[in-house]
Amino acid sequence: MRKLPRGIIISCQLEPGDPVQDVSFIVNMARSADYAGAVAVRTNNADHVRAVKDSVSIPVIGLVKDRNYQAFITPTFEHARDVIKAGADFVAIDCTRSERPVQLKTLFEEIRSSFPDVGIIADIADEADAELVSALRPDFIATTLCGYTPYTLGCSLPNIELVRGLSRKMSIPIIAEGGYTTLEEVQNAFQNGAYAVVIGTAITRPWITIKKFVDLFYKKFN
Ligand SMILES: CC(=O)N[C@H](C=O)[C@@H](O)[C@H](O)[C@H](O)COP(=O)(O)O
Repeated sequence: MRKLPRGIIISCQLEPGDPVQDVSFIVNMARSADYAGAVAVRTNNADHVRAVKDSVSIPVIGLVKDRNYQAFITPTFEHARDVIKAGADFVAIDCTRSERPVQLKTLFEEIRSSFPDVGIIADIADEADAELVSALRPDFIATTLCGYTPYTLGCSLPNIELVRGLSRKMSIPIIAEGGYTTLEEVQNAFQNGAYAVVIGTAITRPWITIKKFVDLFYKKFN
C-alpha cells in the first residue's frame, strides 16, 4: 500500500461562488492541517496542489473537478497527469457508474504505467461502485461521491452505514468522506472500520459554519 498513515485528512478546496477565492487561504488551511497532525491534505487543481505541496510535509491528494463530464473528479489521464506533475502523492479518481470519457481500466493503467509511485484513491458513491472498482486494486476507496450521483441523490450524509458495509467486505482500506461535521460522526466512522476520515466543508468553508450561527440568531432571537 502506498504510504498514507491512518488518521484525519483535511480537504482544502475553493468552491465557485464562495466569498474566499484566493490560494493563500488553501495554503494556510493546509499548513494548519499539517500543524495539527492531519495525515494528508486533499486539494484540487494543479496550481493549488503545487502551492500546498511546497508548504506542507504531509502527503497531498490531488484531483481536478471537470463538470464537462458526469464522472467529474479527475476523469481523464490528462487531468491526473497535471496534478501529479504538480506534486500530488495520490490522485483521487471518480470511480462511480456515471458516464465517463475514458474507461476506468484504461485510466488506471495509464496512471500506473506513467506514475507507478503515485497512489490511486477511488472515489465511489455506493457499494456497487466499490465492488466494480476493487478489481482494479485502487490503494484506497473513499465514500466521497455518496449523495452526488443520480443513483445516490438525497442519501443522508455522512453515510456511516456505507463505511461499515465496505470495511467488512473489502480488503482495500476505506476512507470515510462526505458530510462529516462533528467529532461524534468521525468517531463513529472509525469505530465502523474507516481507515481515515476526510473533513472538508466543516473546516475549510468557514462561511457555511458562520451562517449556522447567524441563522440561529435570526430564527430564535430576532
Ligand atoms: C462531492 C465532491 O465534489 N466532493 C469533493 C471532493 O473532493 C469536495 O468538494 C469535498 O469537500 C470533500 O469530498 C470533503 O467532503 P465534505 O466537504 O462534505 O467534508
